[in-house]
Amino acid sequence: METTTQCSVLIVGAGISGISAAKLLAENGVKDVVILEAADRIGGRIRKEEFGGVTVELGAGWIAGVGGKQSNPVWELARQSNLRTCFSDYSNARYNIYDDSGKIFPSGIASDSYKKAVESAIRNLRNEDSNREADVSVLAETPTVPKTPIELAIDFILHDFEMAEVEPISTYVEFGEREFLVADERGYEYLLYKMAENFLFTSEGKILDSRLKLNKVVRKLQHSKNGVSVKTEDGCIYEANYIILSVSIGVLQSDLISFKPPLPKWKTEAITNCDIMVYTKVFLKFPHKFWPCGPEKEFFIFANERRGYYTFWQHMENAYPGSNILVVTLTNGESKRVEAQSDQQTMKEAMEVLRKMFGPDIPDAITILVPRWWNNRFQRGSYSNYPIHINHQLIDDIKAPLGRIYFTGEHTNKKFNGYVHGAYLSGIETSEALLEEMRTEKERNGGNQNFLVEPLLALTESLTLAQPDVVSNLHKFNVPRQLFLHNSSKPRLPEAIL
Ligand SMILES: Cc1cc2nc3c(=O)[nH]c(=O)nc-3n(C[C@H](O)[C@H](O)[C@H](O)COP(=O)(O)OP(=O)(O)OC[C@H]3O[C@@H](n4cnc5c(N)ncnc54)[C@H](O)[C@@H]3O)c2cc1C
Repeated sequence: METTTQCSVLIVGAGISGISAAKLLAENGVKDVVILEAADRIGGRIRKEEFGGVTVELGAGWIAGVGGKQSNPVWELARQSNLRTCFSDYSNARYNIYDDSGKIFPSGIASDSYKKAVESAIRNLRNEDSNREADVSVLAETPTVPKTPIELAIDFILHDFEMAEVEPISTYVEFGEREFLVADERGYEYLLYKMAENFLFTSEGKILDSRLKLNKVVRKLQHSKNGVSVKTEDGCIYEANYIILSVSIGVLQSDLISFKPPLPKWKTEAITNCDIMVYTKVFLKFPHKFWPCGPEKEFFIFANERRGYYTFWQHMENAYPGSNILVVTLTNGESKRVEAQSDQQTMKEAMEVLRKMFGPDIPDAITILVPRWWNNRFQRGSYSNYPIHINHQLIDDIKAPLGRIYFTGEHTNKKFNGYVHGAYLSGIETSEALLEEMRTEKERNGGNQNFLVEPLLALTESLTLAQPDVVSNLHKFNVPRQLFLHNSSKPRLPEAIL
């Protein structure tokens, strides 16, 4: 049977952006917020699991950007919660590159290949720059194409793994170059529970507040100038004045949520043009360790003629001594391939690679854990991956509100997309923009915050919207969009509005 719930603001998704958005609204007097989360837990792409006797992070693992002139807000949250973290030193990974016969490449060869790859990537960027500026005279040298196993491995590390930057990345420029791995049995997600505690009723670490609704998969979203209404997979209807959509760019690209009226072309084009990175950490537990530990040995690389084939490895002895766990990172095509096959097959492939590096006598893994971010219909990938030379209009369009629909999440953060802090800050920014709009609406209505002035249209299959002022007819440079985009990126707390 259908039930209808009304509230002031609906938030779809209880990842870090949804939770930070809800917290800011609550702090500003908007208490009747309902959060609809498709999964049976909060956290989204921040997700821990027990594996081999310790807590591992299937999604975000690092707090990236620490130690700079400005403090990373997620690092601050971690400090306040005494989250256990451990410094990751990638700088020597390039000296732990194994070939097919288990030999480590001499440091000279490794650093030469590394230098060559960086120079080639820089040339590539320059060429792209001059192509854009139509300055053909600058197209001097063509970038070299990686061919040998070591070149392919280094190319993979440079481009698919976040350990080396060819171009300055805002995260590292603003917050610092250090990265800390979260190694806490409460998980990275503990930060979200701490945040939720501020505005939702919790007891013994569990959120018991009826404003958080788990297992609610939003499938239909109807919007008009008067309000929004959504229908979940289990047939419930939620109506609100505004909605914040924090689902990933992968979900927006999929057909999980249908919009009535449909999203306008400028919005769907922007959503379609955003690339998604699939990034998979495969965990393997062993009866004992057989890999080198000690300083500068945490990360090691396998050089193979197949790019990205079980290339980047990390042992977990620094995070959890005695855990005997290895993690191998796969991306994009390799991630999708591995997601589609059995875990036994993946273990077999990983063991073959490990035996090439460490010899035939190493023990078999006891167990394996393969997260499937690509096939998860509530994610459809790991994070947005905008090109370095991003067309800023693209991200502005993805983020721009559409009437009463506000978009948030890591993919809407111009500076810090892809990161936990990007998602966290985007939730704050989105709620600031919405609070501003709610204040303006209240002024327009002579001090009344009209709540659902007209009953919203029921979400039934037969329904068609024939209103002349449906939201998709709005020009994209509408008022809320301007408000949103001109907002300062610095979090600030507007005065209470309700
Ligand atoms: C494997 C991996 C490794 C990563 N590593 C790092 C790292 O080391 N450091 C770092 O800073 N970042 C990392 N990231 C990125 C980081 O995890 C994300 O940027 C961030 O967590 C995104 O938060 P979000 O709130 O934008 O989205 P999400 O966390 O995806 O939240 C969106 C929520 O919406 C829900 N949802 C989706 N569809 C619906 C629907 N129809 N109805 C209701 N609910 C719905 C989802 O279940 C989800 O809970 C990693 C991500 C992955 C996957």
